[in-house]
Amino acid sequence: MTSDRHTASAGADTSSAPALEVRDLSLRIGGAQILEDVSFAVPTGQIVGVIGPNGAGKTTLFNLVSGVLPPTGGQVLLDGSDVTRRTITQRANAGLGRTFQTSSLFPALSVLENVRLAAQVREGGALSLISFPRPGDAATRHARELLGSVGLGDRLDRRAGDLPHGDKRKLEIAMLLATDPSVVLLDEPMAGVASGDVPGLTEVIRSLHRDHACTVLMVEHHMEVLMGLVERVAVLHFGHLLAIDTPEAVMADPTVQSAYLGETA
Ligand SMILES: Nc1ncnc2c1ncn2[C@@H]1O[C@H](COP(=O)(O)OP(=O)(O)OP(=O)(O)O)[C@@H](O)[C@H]1O
Repeated sequence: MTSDRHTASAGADTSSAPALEVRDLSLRIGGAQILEDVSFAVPTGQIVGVIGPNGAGKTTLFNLVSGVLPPTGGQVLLDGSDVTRRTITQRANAGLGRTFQTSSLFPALSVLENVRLAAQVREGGALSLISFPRPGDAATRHARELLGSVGLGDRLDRRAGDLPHGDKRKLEIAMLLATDPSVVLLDEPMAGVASGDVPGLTEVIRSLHRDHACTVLMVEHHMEVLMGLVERVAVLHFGHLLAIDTPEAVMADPTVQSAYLGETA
């Protein structure tokens, strides 16, 4: 844990605070209310899903939580500490990690180099390739361990751009883990992944929570995967939080069924 993380929680009563909380989070762009008064908490150690029809505001929610966009109202709290005015980097240093809908890896570099770079940046090093490879150093050893834990231990020298989608997603998760996050936002991790690779990737996501003590908030359209992974599901609809409950309760909620599940049937 870095000094930044200690700083993030300094002055706040963090004893029982959820790992992540949004309060009345809102974004208005011009005349359009993209997100309005969205409030929910993700307790430490839980996996919470976010669903909603296209355009419901899921990516916008992630952009506000991670600091890509400033909200026009409301707050984002990490471990009870208000980070609403913090930059993306400050939030990352406070333990927030994120994957994107589109791939964010370096396609021309090897699998190992990608994770090694992420670990190097986390340690405050320069984003330099000149030092590759350094098989014995701590960052390389850590990168190898992480790649083993996501099932890519036998593909260290493969060019990242040549990996199938499922392995690219595992690589992105290993890169995320190299930054030592406590809260991770996963934006549609199953997008484009072949059906045969879904169970393996699901297990890697489960391990984020089980083996790496991460609290997870994930947007996912693959309902079967989501319902098998998460403890609670938040439903967004036209920028509003329609419901947040257990997967079973959400599936059974008539309002949710007509607003979302009915549309996909
Ligand atoms: N910069 C912007 N300016 C204007 N409208 C925007 C902007 N960004 C997003 N929107 C609108 O806000 C709404 C929410 O978009 P968002 O991408 O958050 O939805 P989403 O739930 O992630 O959708 P999808 O499932 O298709 O990814 C959409 O109607 C979108 O067109």
